[in-house]
Amino acid sequence: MIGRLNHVAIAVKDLAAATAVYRDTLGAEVTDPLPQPEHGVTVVFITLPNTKIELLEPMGEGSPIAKFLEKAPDGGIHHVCYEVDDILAARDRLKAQGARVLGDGTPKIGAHGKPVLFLHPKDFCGTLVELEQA
Ligand SMILES: CC[C@H](C(=O)O)C(=O)SCCNC(=O)CCNC(=O)[C@H](O)C(C)(C)COP(=O)(O)OP(=O)(O)OC[C@H]1O[C@@H](n2cnc3c(N)ncnc32)[C@H](O)[C@@H]1OP(=O)(O)O
Ligand SMILES: [Co+2]
Repeated sequence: MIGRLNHVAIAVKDLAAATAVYRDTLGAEVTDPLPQPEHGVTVVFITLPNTKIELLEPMGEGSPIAKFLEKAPDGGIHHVCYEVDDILAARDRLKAQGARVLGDGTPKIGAHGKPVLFLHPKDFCGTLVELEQA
């Protein structure tokens, strides 16, 4: 079912500072900040030869990453995103296996303009999993 690793996401309190670390200290190619109000985050993507890093900063009230950052003020790996060929078929198969799909199960459009879903970390080795339609 899961295919390519699309990105690894790191939640941070200060997006500009984290972007500078990747751009200046690690010499990586970074995007401009991309506000994602429907997801409650602002993101920056770091393009690597074989995948991406997604830096996430909370945006607005009730950001889904706020609590994560309360527990990890320095930031940390927040989720991994795998590509799937058919996100609705993947969702239905996962639900049939008893996995928890977050939200009402309707994919939202993610930062790449593709449908995305999230799976509960408690069902996936303590790791928040994002699925993105390839
Ligand atoms: C623009 C889209 C972009 C893209 O790539 O396209 C994105 O990636 S948007 C990313 C931000 N959006 C989301 O993360 C949406 C899905 N996330 C959620 O719905 C919540 O974050 C949730 C339900 C995973 C966690 O909710 P909350 O932070 O309120 O904490 P809880 O106390 O409810 O957590 C329950 C339980 O899970 C543990 N937990 C929480 N977050 C993570 C995590 N990132 N990785 C691993 N484990 C996590 C938390 O510690 C709790 O465990 P417990 O043992 O009960 O303490
Ligand atoms: Co993501």
